[in-house]
Amino acid sequence: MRYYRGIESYHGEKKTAVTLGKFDGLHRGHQKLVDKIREYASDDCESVVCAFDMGRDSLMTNKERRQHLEGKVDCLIEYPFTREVREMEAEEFIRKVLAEQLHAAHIVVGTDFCFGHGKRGDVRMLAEFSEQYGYTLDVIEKERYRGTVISSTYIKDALMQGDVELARTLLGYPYGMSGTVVHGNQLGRTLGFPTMNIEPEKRKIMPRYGVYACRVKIDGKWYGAIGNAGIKPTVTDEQRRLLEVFVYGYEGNAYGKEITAHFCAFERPETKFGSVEELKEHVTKDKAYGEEYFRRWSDELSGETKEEIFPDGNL
Ligand SMILES: Cc1cc2nc3c(=O)[nH]c(=O)nc-3n(C[C@H](O)[C@H](O)[C@H](O)COP(=O)(O)O)c2cc1C
Ligand SMILES: Nc1ncnc2c1ncn2[C@@H]1O[C@H](COP(=O)(O)OP(=O)(O)OP(=O)(O)O)[C@@H](O)[C@H]1O
Repeated sequence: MRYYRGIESYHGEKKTAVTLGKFDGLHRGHQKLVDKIREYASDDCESVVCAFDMGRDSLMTNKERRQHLEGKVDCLIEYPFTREVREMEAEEFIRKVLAEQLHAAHIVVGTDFCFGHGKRGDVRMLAEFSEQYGYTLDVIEKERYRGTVISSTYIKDALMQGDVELARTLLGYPYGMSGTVVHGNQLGRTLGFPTMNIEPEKRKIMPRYGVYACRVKIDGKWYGAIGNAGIKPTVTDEQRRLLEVFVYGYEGNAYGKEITAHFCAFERPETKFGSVEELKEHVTKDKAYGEEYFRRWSDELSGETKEEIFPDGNL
């Protein structure tokens, strides 16, 4: 996959099948659009995802979006949503960006896609200009879950409630974060629960602050873990957001390693305890909750699903 930052840097010769939007999370609705442009891809037509970067807090870092699309589409263009883009007239966007810059032969969007100054551009306008500029238009019906339209906003709301299971269903993959293991205050070890700490990117959304059963990938291997997402108010006044995980069955030193954590289930909200002793008591219960969670999960799964979720047969 080729990657471009800014539409001006895209210099393709071929025709394209393009889909446009914010694509935050690349949820199950977005995936329908991506599947459609892939159907159009051929030797003389490349599939292009054009993702507006709104500069806001998001479900997905730009790096994660690249990783998700790698091997699936020919090009990803990250399009910073500057004042110039916001104020461009919709007709000009169709001519300059879609026709002249991208040589769009196929345009794929959802029913509510809108663009251009004052959001005047919509699917009706795209349809009106299709003959003039020689592209086909696919308007994809909104994917729903139990009657509700799937959207990035819906997923953010689920995460704010700690409902990582719903987020997983809407996304079609588990919500998680990656990062390099950094040092905390080195207190965990003395408290009897050494943790790996990762700091999310500034704009990356953390789920509701609290304790979660997690799966963690270290050196290519998956482990079960119990983790706290938040600011650990019991021991510090800093507002530094961290995900701290206690990983079952991991003995090595992970400092400096790049790890990935997936949130599996919410146990309880993060709490400011009156003492470190009280915190310790709760973490002991949390550890037991996590162990039980993975034991149950592992027992319930079988065959291929188990292989997929626990590739190394490891909790
Ligand atoms: C399972 C688990 C649950 C936690 N729950 C809380 C909590 O509710 N409140 C809190 O202030 N810190 C919580 N923490 C964070 C601990 O305060 C932190 O891990 C400990 O102080 C060690 O921090 P350090 O790595 O900076 O030394 C939790 C940590 C874990 C692993
Ligand atoms: N549930 C869905 N099913 C099919 N297409 C969708 C769905 N949600 C969004 N789309 C389409 O995907 C493209 C990108 O959508 P975009 O990310 O801008 O919206 P969104 O997911 O609804 O997010 P937000 O909640 O921030 O508005 C647009 O063309 C949009 O119409």
